[in-house]
Amino acid sequence: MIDVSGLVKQIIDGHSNKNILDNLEFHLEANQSVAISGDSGSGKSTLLNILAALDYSDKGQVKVAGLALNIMSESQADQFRKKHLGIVFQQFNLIDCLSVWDNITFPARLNGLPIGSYHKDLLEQLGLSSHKDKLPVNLSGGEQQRVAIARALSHQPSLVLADEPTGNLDDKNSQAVSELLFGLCKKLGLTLVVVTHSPKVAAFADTRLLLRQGQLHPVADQSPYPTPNSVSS
Ligand SMILES: Nc1ncnc2c1ncn2[C@@H]1O[C@H](COP(=O)(O)OP(=O)(O)OP(=O)(O)O)[C@@H](O)[C@H]1O
Repeated sequence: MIDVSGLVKQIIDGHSNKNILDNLEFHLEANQSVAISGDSGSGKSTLLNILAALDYSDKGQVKVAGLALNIMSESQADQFRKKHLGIVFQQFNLIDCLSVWDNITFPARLNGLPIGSYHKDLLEQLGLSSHKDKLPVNLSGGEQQRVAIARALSHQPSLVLADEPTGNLDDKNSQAVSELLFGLCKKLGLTLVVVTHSPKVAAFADTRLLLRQGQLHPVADQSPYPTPNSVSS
């Protein structure tokens, strides 16, 4: 599903260029989930933006669902995002003037897909049925993030990307939202990449990786999840 090899992304650091992603390799099979952690500024959001075709690599190959993102035009990138991607943001990013139902069904409508039992099931599984006609402003943070998850799954995308999806939630809501996000993606056969600082959230993933010095490093499943700064170089 994801095949990234030799990925280099440079940023301007003072008067010189710096490789924030440096010959990064990342391979993920379909229906698998991965949690990526790392120090602040290590490049996690940059990597997610490249996987979302919102940013471009300077070198290397980035393939998602068999499509080479690094050679796409702007309009091909738009089409790729519309059809293949579901994105969950830390700040929820719901459309304020649309009801919960209209927010959730929006990506499916954009793709010309039928609206029906799949979306009603999503509402129910996310515990949102009684909030269907409400505006986002009338929901709690945890409820808004559950709407954002339903919206990300609305068009059955190939890949779901989540950037700190529980960053604005308390512990209880963070656990509930993580369980739903990872559980639903597994059930629906979707591939999931989550950037998180939280070891508790990362524990839901099939694989845990640490981004350090521009590359991804595996975190052994049996070991306690390390804080980013506890990994020696
Ligand atoms: N367009 C850009 N131009 C120059 N520097 C950038 C650009 N985008 C990001 N950076 C820098 O690249 C580095 C990585 O940023 P990024 O947001 O990917 O880190 P992060 O790991 O997601 O951090 P955090 O955990 O704090 O969100 C940072 O030093 C940031 O300032």
